[in-house]
Amino acid sequence: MSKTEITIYKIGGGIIDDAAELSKFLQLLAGTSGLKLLVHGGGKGASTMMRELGLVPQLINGRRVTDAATLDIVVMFYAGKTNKQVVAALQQLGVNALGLSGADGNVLQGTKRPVKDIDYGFVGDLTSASVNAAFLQQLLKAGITPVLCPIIHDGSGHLLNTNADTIASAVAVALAGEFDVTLHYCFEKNGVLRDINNEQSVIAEINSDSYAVLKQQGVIADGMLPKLENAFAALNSGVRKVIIGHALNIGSDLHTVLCLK
Ligand SMILES: Nc1ncnc2c1ncn2[C@@H]1O[C@H](COP(=O)(O)OP(=O)(O)O)[C@@H](O)[C@H]1O
Ligand SMILES: CC(=O)N[C@@H](CCC(=O)OP(=O)(O)O)C(=O)O
Repeated sequence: MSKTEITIYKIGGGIIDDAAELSKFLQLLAGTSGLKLLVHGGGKGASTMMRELGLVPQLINGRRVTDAATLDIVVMFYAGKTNKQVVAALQQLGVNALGLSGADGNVLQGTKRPVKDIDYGFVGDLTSASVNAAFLQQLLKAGITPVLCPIIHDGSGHLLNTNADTIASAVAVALAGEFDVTLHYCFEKNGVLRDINNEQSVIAEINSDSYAVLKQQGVIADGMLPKLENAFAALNSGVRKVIIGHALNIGSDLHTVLCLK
């Protein structure tokens, strides 16, 4: 028997931060058929809020150094304001969404990143084994669309900040046993671009060999590096398809598709 299809969408700060774009994306999402799950970030907005509160955001390799004051802010911003606004907008659109941090329903339990060269503070690492797939399946089967924010817990009463791309990849892998999973990274560009200043230069397909070449050429940089690492990790662990494209192009063919070979 073939597996039921599910699409896991991930939206980042570039879209979350723009009320008009976010509203258009959520309308498109509400119009898609089949099972879906949404993971959101919001890193850009969290940095803005930190600056407003007199704190200096620090990101290393795309990961936020999260001290105690920063953790308070990101919990309020991701698990509070952002998550609840997205859920309210989906409810208005007729989607029965349920907003969750990793602590809710023990959906995502990870471990604090060990201090090596860099001390990231209250940042959590997780794998697909950290995901409570059985609970997510129950929600999905009950017709609920889970909306996950990038805050997880460690099982000992502590909250941890985790990159939203990593959460999307881990959730996609965890659900791949039960479902036929497509992982769709949505952001503010048309896909992985050959020329970052040219939205028409979308690379239609990237495999692990061409990825290595593009990386070496410097075509892929910054936040796109961890995104592609997470994407290939998902493909290597049973996720059927990974798409990277503009949040307002879901359902169209303008995007980058990743494949193993
Ligand atoms: N070749 C590329 N094509 C598209 N974006 C790229 C590329 N190389 C680097 N980037 C950068 O990666 C960013 C996306 O990563 P990130 O900021 O982490 O997104 P998000 O917040 O949506 O997860 C883009 O905004 C862009 O600046
Ligand atoms: C540890 C860590 O880096 N967490 C991220 C979580 C938000 C995120 O990933 O947001 P985008 O998807 O919008 O980038 C952060 O605080 O920036």
